Amino acid sequence: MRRWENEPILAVEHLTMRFGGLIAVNDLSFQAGRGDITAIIGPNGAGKTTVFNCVTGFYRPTEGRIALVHGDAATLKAHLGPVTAHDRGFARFADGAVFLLERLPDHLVARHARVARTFQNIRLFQGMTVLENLLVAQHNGLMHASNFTVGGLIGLPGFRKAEKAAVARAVHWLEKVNLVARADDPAGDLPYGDQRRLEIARAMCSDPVLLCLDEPAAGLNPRESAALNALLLSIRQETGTSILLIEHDMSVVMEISDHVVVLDYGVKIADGSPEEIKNDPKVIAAYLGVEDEAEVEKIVEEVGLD
Ligand SMILES: Nc1ncnc2c1ncn2[C@@H]1O[C@H](COP(=O)(O)OP(=O)(O)OP(=O)(O)O)[C@@H](O)[C@H]1O
Repeated sequence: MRRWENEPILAVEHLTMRFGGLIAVNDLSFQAGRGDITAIIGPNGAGKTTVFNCVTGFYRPTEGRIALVHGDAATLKAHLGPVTAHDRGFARFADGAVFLLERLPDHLVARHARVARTFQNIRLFQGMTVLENLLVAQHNGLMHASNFTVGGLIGLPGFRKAEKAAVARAVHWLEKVNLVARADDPAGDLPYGDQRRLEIARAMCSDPVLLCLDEPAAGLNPRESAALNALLLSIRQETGTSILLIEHDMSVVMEISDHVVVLDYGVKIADGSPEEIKNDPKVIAAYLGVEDEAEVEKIVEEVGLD
């Protein structure tokens, strides 16, 4: 089933991002399905990170719309009309909500639209313990529980309850990423692969509806890559969180993605299931930097793709 067509959670429409004279993303449209693992792939400089930065509110796109739906909203399209009438960038309905991410700053994309992300370069608090990193990620909920006062310090019951829940959530995710034994160690002391998994655990502590992962397998060895695949599949299965990832490691992309979007020079050149993408001559040509179709056919034969 092509959930990205039938049950989209994210719709990117005519997204364009210019940096001065450079067009990093050019009129890009694609959808991500609810509960799907969607991979954005493409050669270096294709515009993948720029798309991520637009989806997560770090960049305001030059043009285009990025709509995210929550809850039981039947379809994005049914609700997009009313949303565009509001300048604030989101509208809540009885059966869900729609957020126009291109209008929201990054902290609101994270807090209200519940889009979490990790970065190409790990951004943990290296001096804090592993557990503290997961508690800091839940800071907003705890501040609410303290009524934004010293309520937390003097131990208001509501705060104590929220604090307990935050620790329980942190421990749950530490178990999932197999790092309970390292809970009290500084995050910076962990091996690289463990830091990558801790970043994912931290993102999951904010209970996202969309988890955006920027090259989660970068720098991992094959065993760690396989563990990452298992972790992402179990996140999807247990929480239903939709995942959008940028990845160069094809063993990750082809094994776990439901849907692959391919960019080249800021333009979408393919969009489909991993099987469709793997055998698409345009994709192979883009990766190999080959323009001539006959040559592509020859390479496909040599590599033995079906
Ligand atoms: N903040 C910026 N200012 C100017 N140019 C930028 C900026 N961010 C990205 N670019 C340019 O936009 C183009 C797309 O870059 P982007 O990082 O999105 O590609 P990418 O597909 O993520 O590449 P990689 O796989 O190497 O990470 C590149 O030419 C890059 O130099």
